[in-house]
Amino acid sequence: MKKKLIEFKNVTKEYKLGDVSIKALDGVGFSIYEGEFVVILGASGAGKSTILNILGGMDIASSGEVLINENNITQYDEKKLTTFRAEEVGFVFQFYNLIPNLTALENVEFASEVCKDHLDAKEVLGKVGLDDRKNNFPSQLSGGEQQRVAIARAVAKNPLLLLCDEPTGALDYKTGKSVLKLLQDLNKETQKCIVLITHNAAITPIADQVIKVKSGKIEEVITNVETQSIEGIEW
Ligand SMILES: Nc1ncnc2c1ncn2[C@@H]1O[C@H](COP(=O)(O)OP(=O)(O)OP(=O)(O)O)[C@@H](O)[C@H]1O
Repeated sequence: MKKKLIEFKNVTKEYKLGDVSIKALDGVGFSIYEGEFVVILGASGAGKSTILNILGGMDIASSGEVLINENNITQYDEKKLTTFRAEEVGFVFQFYNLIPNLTALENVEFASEVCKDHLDAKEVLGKVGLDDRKNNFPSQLSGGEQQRVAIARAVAKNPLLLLCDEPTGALDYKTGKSVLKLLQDLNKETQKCIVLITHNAAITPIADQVIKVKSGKIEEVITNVETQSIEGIEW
């Protein structure tokens, strides 16, 4: 039996804009297990980023419970939440958010060395295929390479989970596919839980679980008994 790592219980998120309130999430519930590769799928505005931001402690649910290893993070104060974000979560965004005046290696070191169980930055850069580019600045790297640095930066923290918000959104087809392959390989090799947001329904066979979101609600959760390698999928 796989251990439950994450549980959303009846989570709502409401944004108040003057007199108007927007329900970004409306009674969302799902569970994620250790080692899983999870895809969150949905149209624009469905609530995908809101789920990921709450999961990563970047935003707080309006009601409901968010359990990570049985700890309810909705009860955390700002200090505990900051530690949770820093130590337990690796984020990968569509735009890589690297620090321009630091080299690839320095970007990875800067983010990870404050974490207590961090991995060796050089080794992780090697793992993402950038051994020979570690002394380059972000502007000297292609989009795909910059995203590899961002992935290395997240992985080197040795976090509990890796959260990826449209990580291939700014990349061409081939480069995007190689970034997905890297994430899939890292998941298989390290058994680190990955939660990835996408618009692209074609890639769902790579996931252990697919959480479909529609208008702030869970539309469907699909469990794939067998997953496919991204290399065999075309779109
Ligand atoms: N800070 C905010 N203030 C007000 N409304 C917000 C805020 N953040 C998100 N929303 C609203 O909440 C809903 C869900 O947004 P969210 O960003 O989670 O969607 P998404 O599925 O990630 O969309 P996309 O694929 O376009 O990024 C949308 O209607 C959005 O306009």
